[in-house]
Amino acid sequence: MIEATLCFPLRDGGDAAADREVLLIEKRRGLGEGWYNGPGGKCESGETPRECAIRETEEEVGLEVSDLEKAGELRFLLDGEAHTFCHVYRTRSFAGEPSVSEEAYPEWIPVDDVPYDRMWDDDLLWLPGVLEGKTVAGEFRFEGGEPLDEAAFVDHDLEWDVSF
Ligand SMILES: Nc1nc2c([nH]c(=O)n2[C@H]2C[C@H](O)[C@@H](COP(=O)(O)OP(=O)(O)OP(=O)(O)O)O2)c(=O)[nH]1
Repeated sequence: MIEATLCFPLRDGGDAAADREVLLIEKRRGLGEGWYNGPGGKCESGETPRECAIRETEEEVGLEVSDLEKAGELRFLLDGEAHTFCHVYRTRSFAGEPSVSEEAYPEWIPVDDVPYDRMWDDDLLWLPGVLEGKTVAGEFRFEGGEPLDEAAFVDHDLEWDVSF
């Protein structure tokens, strides 16, 4: 099973709470290519998920994130078998300016305008809550064989307010 991470940096975009923004990437290659997501990727051996999220965010968008808050654990099953376990973080602490890399076009996007129609099908179920500050554990079942991003999302279970 693949162990992976996602990181969602947040900032105030204006005066109102409604103006909050999240740093998303448009993924330029690999799994989920062409879709929006948070920075993140697969954990390397010997690396904690938190270290992975920090490294991937630096590699993909050049942002040095810190004080990561664990927001979710997502289990993706493909054809009944465990495929990916993804640790989700959010943070308001970062240094630097996002920059384009070979893997990602970064973009600050108002939390109310997240383009769920250009993301993984399951994201609409858990990402709004994560961006509101909730914690979540989810299982998402896909069918149709590899690669995961071409399989069909069939059903899910979600639990909110989980302690990590
Ligand atoms: N938002 C969201 N992210 C997902 C879902 N499923 C899933 O694997 N991911 C994430 C976990 C990882 O952060 C990312 C896939 O890992 P990756 O970016 O390293 O994959 P890749 O094939 O590009 O690998 P690499 O070439 O960079 O090594 O996609 C999903 O349903 N929603």
